[in-house]
Amino acid sequence: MAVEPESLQWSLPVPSVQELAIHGLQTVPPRYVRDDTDIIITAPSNPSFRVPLIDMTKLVNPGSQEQEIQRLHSACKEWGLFQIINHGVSDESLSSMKQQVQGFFDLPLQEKKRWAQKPGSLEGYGQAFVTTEEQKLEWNDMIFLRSIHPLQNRNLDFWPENPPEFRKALETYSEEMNRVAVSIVRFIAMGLGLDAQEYSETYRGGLCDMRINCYPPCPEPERVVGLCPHIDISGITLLLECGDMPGLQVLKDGHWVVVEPINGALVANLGHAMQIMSNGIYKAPDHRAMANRSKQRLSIATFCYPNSSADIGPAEKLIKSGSPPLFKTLKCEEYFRHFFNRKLEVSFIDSLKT
Ligand SMILES: O=C(O)CCC(=O)C(=O)O
Ligand SMILES: [Fe+2]
Repeated sequence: MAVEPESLQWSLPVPSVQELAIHGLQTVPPRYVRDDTDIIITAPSNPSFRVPLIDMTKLVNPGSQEQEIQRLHSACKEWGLFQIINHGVSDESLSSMKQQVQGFFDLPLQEKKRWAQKPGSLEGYGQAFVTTEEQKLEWNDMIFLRSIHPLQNRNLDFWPENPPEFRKALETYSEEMNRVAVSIVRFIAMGLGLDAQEYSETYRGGLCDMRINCYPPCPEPERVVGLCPHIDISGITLLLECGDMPGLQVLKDGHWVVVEPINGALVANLGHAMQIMSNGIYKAPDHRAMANRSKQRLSIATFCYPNSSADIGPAEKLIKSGSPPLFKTLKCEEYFRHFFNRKLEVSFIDSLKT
């Protein structure tokens, strides 16, 4: 019998989905078939199911700032997810990152495996959170990298060196993502009536992890999931779509809503750390990714956290103003330990409630 992981920090090795897809399957292997996938999707024609769009230029511009902060505040309260345009990240940096990621997944399997996960580590090329041989699998291959920011804490063993420009593109991109996170947190803090400087500064030297997702074309997309419904544990996640194929869906008022890719935009979603900081005023959304029949989809998710010396807990000002703290306050390190050592079936956020 295979040894099973002791924590969610590492995953059992499973076949590459890209390899399965290359071999021209007509049906998906049983281990990927889901009987329980709720595939009801809401058409975005109803305005209350239109994913909010936030314009960073309007947030910065004094003439439009107040109104755009209100829009951001509502987006965080009602969706926990929005698309952000005019975020200031150069087109060059975005397209270089996309190209390098495409280049990596185009490599032969043996070459990609040079950066494969190792027992005891979630980092690297492979799949996440596979803890038993019976567990159903997702239609997804990925690279997970911890601490792409700050750069001094990274583990280069898992950073692909092929394509040759991959590392350089990732370094630049990670700095840019940290900068965007700092700005968004600043405006989120303003929307919550908190000290904008204080909260955005906690993200400045903040930790960022990254998950690069590859969803190969699937012969029976309605029978699998690309990535199961989940809630991120980040403060804020910034997602870059590498093409125009939709796949991401967010749960809003009981409906799965498709997040249509917008060229040049980033998708921002809140994670548990922000839900906790807002003392439950904001809710981190459930989201998932679905596979499709015709085209491989790649996405790059950057999970941004406050710096490692910051506490993760409800903002004091939000507690003083009358509501009791709904969540415990933990040191960043404890927060991660708690997450990775929990049982997969235990709700992480419930375990942090007071
Ligand atoms: O690929 C996507 O659109 C979703 C990715 C995601 O939610 C994640 O990596 O946490
Ligand atoms: Fe996610």
